[in-house]
Amino acid sequence: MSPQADPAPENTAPENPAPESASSERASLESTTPDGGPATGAEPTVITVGEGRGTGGQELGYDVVIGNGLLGRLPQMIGAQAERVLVIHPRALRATGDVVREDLENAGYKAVVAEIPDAEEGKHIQVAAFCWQVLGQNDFTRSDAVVAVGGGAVTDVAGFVAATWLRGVRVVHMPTTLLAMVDAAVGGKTGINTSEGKNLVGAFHQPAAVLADLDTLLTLPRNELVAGLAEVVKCGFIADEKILEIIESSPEQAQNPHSHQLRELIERAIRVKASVVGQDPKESGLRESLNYGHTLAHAIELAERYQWRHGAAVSVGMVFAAELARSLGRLDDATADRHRSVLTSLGLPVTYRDDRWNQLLEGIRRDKKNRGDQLRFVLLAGQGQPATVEIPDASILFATYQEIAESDEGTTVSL
Ligand SMILES: NC(=O)c1ccc[n+]([C@@H]2O[C@H](COP(=O)([O-])OP(=O)(O)OC[C@H]3O[C@@H](n4cnc5c(N)ncnc54)[C@H](O)[C@@H]3O)[C@@H](O)[C@H]2O)c1
Ligand SMILES: O=C(O)C(=O)C[C@@H](O)[C@H](O)[C@H](O)COP(=O)(O)O
Ligand SMILES: [Zn+2]
Repeated sequence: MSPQADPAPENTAPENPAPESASSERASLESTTPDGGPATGAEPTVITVGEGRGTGGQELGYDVVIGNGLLGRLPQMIGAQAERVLVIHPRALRATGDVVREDLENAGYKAVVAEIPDAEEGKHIQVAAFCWQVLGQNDFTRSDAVVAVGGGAVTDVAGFVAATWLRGVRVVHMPTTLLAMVDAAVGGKTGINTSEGKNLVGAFHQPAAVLADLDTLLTLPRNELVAGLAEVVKCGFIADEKILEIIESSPEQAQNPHSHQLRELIERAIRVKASVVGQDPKESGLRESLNYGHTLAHAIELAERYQWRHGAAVSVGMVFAAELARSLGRLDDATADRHRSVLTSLGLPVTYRDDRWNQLLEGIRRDKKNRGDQLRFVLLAGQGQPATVEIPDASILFATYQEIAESDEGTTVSL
């Protein structure tokens, strides 16, 4: 992957997978009901993350707006101080990116587009460098802004670009996957991968606003929607049991982008995330709970060269964490078993191949929660009771791996 050096006339970083058809994607911008008619649509929901004012008097909070047909609201979220806006999107979302650019142009902004490689390919230092080049060549100043249109990979890298350009410019996230809506776009964690691991370089940089247009979920492949549900389930186990109950009462409706159940799940998960990051934006303690399941998950993603969906890896990671907590005598059997049942009901994986332990342990040792040689995991002491726990001896991790290891490779499949 080597992004194109000359950004004009259209800034495209090469080596993307084939784009989606523009027609199917444009359809995602039109509000529809389950039977295809125009959406009457519930009112948008606004969840504010953080509040109060900083020492310079600046507003600290920002809004996450959730609803249908929201793309047109973008200009008002960017603010009048910006003249130029960089829209960063993957090639697969070119049609949506075009609509966003046109809206911004019509609202009087100079809109520049940077098209980046899809998914984890986009979370690369060369992609960030390509975006910095586009910003530089178009004279972006501190009052200008970046807009991310895409899944979590795009919000992560675009957020990182915004955090680092001139040491920080405004970024507005327009998440187009379930996972990005409920998790990646909210809370200001930005980052890119290195050869050694996932998200090893990054910065905390809160967005100015998040626009979660539920219509974009209509074109999302089912496996991507299900992957996003893993982070929703995470919020269920660490904080909001009602999330688990909604899924248990109808795993099918939880996966239906038209259902009121999915909308409720989205709003509940965002409220969990907003509450945690509002209290601990830079992960000095409480925020580590949002990393539940992620220690093993990131190791799996690296071992799989990012061919597993992040949410699928988080699913296995949560089962591993539940088994670890059970073997340490911290977690009751019912809550541990509930992990497998809820995740399986959604078609998420709960096992991993049995021949990768050394590689996984290497990844686990690079986890950001560790302190020196001390391995630390987020574990539950019960439903809704996460805590970060020091692991006394890595041998317990290997023993726990046996609980999720699957010798028949054919049954250990990602989404
Ligand atoms: N910063 C955070 O707090 C945070 C939280 C969770 C996850 N993440 C990161 O997010 C990433 C995963 O995000 P993701 O699951 O959204 O994956 P992704 O960004 O890789 O997107 C998944 C796929 O869906 C496609 N897509 C996106 N929107 C679409 C739409 N509306 N219709 C059709 N296709 C669409 C994309 O092109 C891509 O191929 C990981 O890198 C993970 O580390 C970050
Ligand atoms: O917001 C957080 O904090 C999280 O940990 C949310 C996670 O779902 C997300 O995958 C995050 O990117 C992981 O962060 P990292 O610090 O482990 O890289
Ligand atoms: Zn995650």
